[in-house]
Amino acid sequence: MNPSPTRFAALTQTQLENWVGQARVYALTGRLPDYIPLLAQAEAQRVAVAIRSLDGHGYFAGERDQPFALMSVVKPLLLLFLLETSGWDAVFDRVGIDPSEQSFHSLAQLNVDRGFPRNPMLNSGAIALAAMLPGAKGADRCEALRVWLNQASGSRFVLDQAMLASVRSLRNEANRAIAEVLLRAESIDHVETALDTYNHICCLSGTAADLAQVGLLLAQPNAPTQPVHQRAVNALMLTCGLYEASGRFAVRIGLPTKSGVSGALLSIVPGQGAIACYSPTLDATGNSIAGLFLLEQLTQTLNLSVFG
Ligand SMILES: NC(=O)CC[C@H](N)C(=O)O
Repeated sequence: MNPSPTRFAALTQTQLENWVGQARVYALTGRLPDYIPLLAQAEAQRVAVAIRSLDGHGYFAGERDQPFALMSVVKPLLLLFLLETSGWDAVFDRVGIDPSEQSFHSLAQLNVDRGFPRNPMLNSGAIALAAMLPGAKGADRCEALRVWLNQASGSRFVLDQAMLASVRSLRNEANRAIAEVLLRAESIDHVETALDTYNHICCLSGTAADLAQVGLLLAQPNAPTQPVHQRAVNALMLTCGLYEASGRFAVRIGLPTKSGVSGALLSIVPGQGAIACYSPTLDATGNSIAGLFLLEQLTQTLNLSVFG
């Protein structure tokens, strides 16, 4: 059976390359994060975009072989894995489903919520969920997630050891304070292991093609993942994936989207495919400037919004 063409079929290579060219200019208006030394050294004008469509096509432009760490883009993937392996109740006993107006590493939000993370797209939620991964140590737990992601999707994520060393080289007081509140609320049972696991999974790394590929787990009706889990992850990406800017981009882009502080961005186009962008400079919220620009061009031109 030949799957019917998707909305991406209208895309031309010239169009995609033109947008990447414009995106490189926008990238200069953003800032590199300064709290992870290797991310601070990234080349500001690197831009990559990869699209995988459900009819089996791939569309690529920019530095397609450039690997990058997923950072917070791992959060929806962690959530999907745990929903599939531990089940709905175990996951949502540990983390909420409501959006937050606070930044991704907000301790104030966690304190207001008495140690119950508001959603899985915040650091607090992901640190609490990372503690559910099977295995004794951060490295084993990360490996369990990595192997599952690669087997389920055919992507080829690896652990970026240099990035992990860089993450560890500066103490992240915000994440540590979050983990201590989680410990007191009995959401995690060990601060060091939970942080170490979280740091490991943030350093899973791949190309834009790998990221788009894994996105198909959330886009296709007969993926190896359960539709009810896909729906939950997509809804949380739409409402919480771009942190406090999520509402605005739900209107402007209209796709479940998750960003990471490395400049990674993943958007799901349910029933059509997945889009991955990479460009390391960020806006004030911590979202990739050029990545969001590319997504806006794609969604508006190809009419990709889930809201029609
Ligand atoms: N927004 C992000 O990508 C956050 C991930 C990063 N490792 C941190 O904890 O700060």
